Amino acid sequence: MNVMVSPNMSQSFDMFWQMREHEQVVFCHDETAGLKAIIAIHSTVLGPALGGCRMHPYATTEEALADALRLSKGMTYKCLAADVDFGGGKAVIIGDPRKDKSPELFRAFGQFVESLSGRFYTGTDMGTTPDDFVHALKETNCIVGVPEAYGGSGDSSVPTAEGVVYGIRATNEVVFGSRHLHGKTYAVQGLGKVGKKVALRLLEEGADLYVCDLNEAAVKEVVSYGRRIGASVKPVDGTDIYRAKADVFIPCAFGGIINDDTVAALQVKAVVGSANNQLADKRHARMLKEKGIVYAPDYIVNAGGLIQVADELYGANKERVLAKTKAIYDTLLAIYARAESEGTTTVEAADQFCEERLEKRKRRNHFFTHQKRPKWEIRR
Ligand SMILES: NC(=O)C1=CN([C@@H]2O[C@H](COP(=O)(O)OP(=O)(O)OC[C@H]3O[C@@H](n4cnc5c(N)ncnc54)[C@H](O)[C@@H]3O)[C@@H](O)[C@H]2O)C=CC1
Ligand SMILES: O=C(O)CCC(=O)C(=O)O
Repeated sequence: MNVMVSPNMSQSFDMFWQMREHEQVVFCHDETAGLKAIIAIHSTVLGPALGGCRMHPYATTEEALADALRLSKGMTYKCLAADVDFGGGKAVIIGDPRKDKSPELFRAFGQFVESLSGRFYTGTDMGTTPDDFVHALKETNCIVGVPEAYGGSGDSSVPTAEGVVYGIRATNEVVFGSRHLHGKTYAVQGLGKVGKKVALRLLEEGADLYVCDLNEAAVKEVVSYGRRIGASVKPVDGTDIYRAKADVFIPCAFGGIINDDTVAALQVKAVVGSANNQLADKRHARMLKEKGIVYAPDYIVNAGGLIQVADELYGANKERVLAKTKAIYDTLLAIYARAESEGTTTVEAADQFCEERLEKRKRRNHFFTHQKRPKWEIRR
């Protein structure tokens, strides 16, 4: 996940080259609050940028920047695929979510979000929770997914997990000839906000699991739930999850986990999960295809949270969110069919589908500024 060196400036760091595909990158620093964050806005062609905020102890600023750039670009594609009128943005806070959180930190972050005057809306991602953003909400209205008691639409990982389950159903239909979840073994990496919900749901449907997480309490909870309902849940350590003898691998932790080593190790027939940016490189989609493993493009499958928080800005409606999340099933089937008929990878098929949509939209709009009132009701 290194920031690349500009070909024209081989020794120096050229920020404009790093962000050549992006509209705007904001570095946020508040020494008193201990905040170091980066907000990346990839595109506002569709509308104001929308994307969660990740908190992670990045080893270097370059690593944090690379993550913000990649995640925000992914959000543009996710918005296109889910057909919501928002653009791609994402924020990263450099820090350890177990040690470095404070109300002041999130308030300072909220001030920076406010300074963008409606060009960027944000909420949770890996390492952050809806409660964290209650503090940020004191500084800006451009926050989504806070608990309903605070006027938000609540935990967006609920529809994200729901969408992943629809993605698994569509994939099972293509790979195993039936959309059912039961009678199969799934290997779930990451039992956080999304992964745990997916794991528990699969158990309820009659599946068996391999699971792994650095958080032992989360592993214990899923194991004991499995025991209670008579399902098999086998905890495995770190990289053993890639070798698990399962039918489907479900990555729900960090990105870059589909790489040269793991493609060689995987024994599953399909990969379907919530983690953003699962492929270390696009060529890994081709490697999976050549190995006969069906890959569900991450941004198609994990759009449930985005659908909820986009909906919140129109005035949240749970039924509408559920209906739009359910559509992930059909969208994914359409992507599989397109890849099959065009002989491409599923990632190429998904990207082409989104890029065609973007070209059409660009004819009407180039980028969003707050001067132009959007056609929906933003909470102000
Ligand atoms: N929360 C949401 O609604 C959405 C989340 N995503 C993506 O899904 C993934 C998971 O997100 P959340 O569940 O919200 O994050 P989370 O922070 O709640 O959970 C992540 C889990 O992964 C575990 N983990 C970290 N490193 C690990 C490792 N090396 N091996 C095994 N487990 C490890 C953590 O201990 C934690 O339990 C992230 O990539 C996120 O960007 C994508 C769309 C929406
Ligand atoms: O799930 C959310 O709260 C926002 C959407 C997002 O950041 C994502 O899909 O990665």
